[in-house]
Amino acid sequence: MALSDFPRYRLLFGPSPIHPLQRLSDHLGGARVWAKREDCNSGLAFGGNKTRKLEYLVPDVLANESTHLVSIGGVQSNHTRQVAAVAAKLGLRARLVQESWVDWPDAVNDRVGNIQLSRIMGAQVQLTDAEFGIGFKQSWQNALEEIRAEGGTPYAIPAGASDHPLGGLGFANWAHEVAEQERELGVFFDTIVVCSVTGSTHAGMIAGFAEQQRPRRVLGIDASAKIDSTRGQVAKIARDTAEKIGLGRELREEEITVLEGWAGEHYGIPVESTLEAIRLTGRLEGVILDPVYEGKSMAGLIDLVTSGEIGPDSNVLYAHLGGQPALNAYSALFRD
Ligand SMILES: Cc1ncc(COP(=O)(O)O)c(CNC2(C(=O)O)CC2)c1O
Repeated sequence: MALSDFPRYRLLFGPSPIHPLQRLSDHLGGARVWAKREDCNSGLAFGGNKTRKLEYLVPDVLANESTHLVSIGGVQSNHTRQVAAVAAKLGLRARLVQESWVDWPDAVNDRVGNIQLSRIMGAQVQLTDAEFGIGFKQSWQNALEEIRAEGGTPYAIPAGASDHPLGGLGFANWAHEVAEQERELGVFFDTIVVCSVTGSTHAGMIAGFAEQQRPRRVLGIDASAKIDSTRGQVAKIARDTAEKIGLGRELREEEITVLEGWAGEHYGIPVESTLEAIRLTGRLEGVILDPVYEGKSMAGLIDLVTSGEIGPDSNVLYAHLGGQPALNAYSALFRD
């Protein structure tokens, strides 16, 4: 099968915009930096990377005559908020397991940000004490079983919609969308920079770009602070997705690159480089990044461009995947 053989339920406005970050590029004094804006990709509750992934899960949801979308994340999960929005759009129930993944006073504040939005959209939000982890969680399994026991038909969406057979397709399509936009813009992005946690955003890009003639680097910046787990997940999903879309060859090791150094000690806890990247991008471009994900991937981009690892002649495309609603739970960090 090819990617085009998989049904896609449209949740986006269209291709997400690509634009140059001129002032940031000038400030860094090296590569030309551009952004592709998944934070502006949909009218559903601020959109984001998961909305793009869910386009390929929804046909399966409908085919199963599901009554509930059931997913899991931290208290300030962007993913579960997007699941709530898609459930509302489809007229389905949303059951969201929100675990205490972040030991941060405000980040378990369940009255602001993503979890507030999920409640506004009618999701059933279940606060659960449990540590961060991108693997299987019993709390999520319990929620599925409870809904079945009540006579419902739950549709199981794992954390980040990543460890799901269709989880990589959304960003395989993103890679094809980039190629189309490059032709319109008359530019080639030799390097892509993307935040990686549960892995299927980065993995889908790897598989999608691998189908294209011109090679490019797709650099994942780890924000999980569990790099081995994220690297393993990216590699697994990239290979599964490549096979699913009929790549016809094995992915090479060098095509799967997840870099560490900007996640800090703990998922969800910003470090100084995160805050510096958020302020710099905000003050030079008016582009808002979050402290859990995009602030960390932009910190990585800044260092890679400044060090010359991404060369001065490069055109680098920064994948902005959303996440801004969580800022409300980190307000103490931005008093000045
Ligand atoms: C804004 C933003 N940027 C990057 C990522 C990382 O994407 P992947 O999980 O596909 O690697 C998330 C994920 N967020 C998760 C969530 O629960 O919100 C899945 C972890 C994200 O929300």
